[in-house]
Amino acid sequence: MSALLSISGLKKSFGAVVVADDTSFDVAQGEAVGILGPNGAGKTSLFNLITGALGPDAGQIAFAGQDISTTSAARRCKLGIARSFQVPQPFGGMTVFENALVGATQGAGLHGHEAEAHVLAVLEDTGLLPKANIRAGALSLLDRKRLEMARALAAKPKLLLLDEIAGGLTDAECIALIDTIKRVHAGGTTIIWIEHVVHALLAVVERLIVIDFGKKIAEGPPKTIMDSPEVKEIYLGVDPDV
Ligand SMILES: Nc1ncnc2c1ncn2[C@@H]1O[C@H](COP(=O)(O)OP(=O)(O)OP(=O)(O)O)[C@@H](O)[C@H]1O
Repeated sequence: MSALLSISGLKKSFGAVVVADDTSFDVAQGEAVGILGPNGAGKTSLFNLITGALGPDAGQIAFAGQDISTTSAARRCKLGIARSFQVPQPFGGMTVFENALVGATQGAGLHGHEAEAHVLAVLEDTGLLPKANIRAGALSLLDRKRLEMARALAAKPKLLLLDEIAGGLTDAECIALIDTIKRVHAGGTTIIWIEHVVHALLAVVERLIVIDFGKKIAEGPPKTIMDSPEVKEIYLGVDPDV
């Protein structure tokens, strides 16, 4: 499979805080990759760099073979990169339908009936159709998380970035969400998923990347990575010598 996203030598610091330390990795078309790392490791900053909310100090980001390192965030969205936010950020005064319509019109460039039909299909896929006319500000946490995903999917992304979408959910809600993400992935969308709820991540992803202090410290098949003493020590706080 060819790389949809290719990151090479990416560097970013905020003063003394290094959030990307010469980071390089590829994500293949159709792949689902999980990102693990302790709090403050630089995971969300990586998404901000990929989406263009942050500019890198050095390094390149290529998407579908095109260098997008200096491309605006709006343009990257139109090229097919969409994200969910760790803390849901719906347009609270707008309905669920209207929120997703923003993704369809601004991201996918759809209009009129075509945009509306696409939004309805996305709301059905994400389990939000019965709540289409509810004000987004009145949704439960699960539904706000679903709406984050729906708005991103409405933009018809080639690459979907999910930022801790399973956090704070009950077990049953988490299972429902995993199901939705699996369906999105099975539909061909490439996914990069940052998640602390490891069992949810492992139910979906084919590869894991572990980040610590902005540095990629491990990358590989989920089982190999989760069994690695270095990862256990850094991520799970387990001393390999004990
Ligand atoms: N715009 C910014 N200005 C200054 N420091 C920032 C900025 N954005 C992030 N940081 C700092 O960079 C570090 C990495 O933050 P980031 O949110 O990327 O980590 P994370 O791995 O996503 O953490 P978590 O798992 O807690 O969400 C943190 O110390 C954070 O305070």
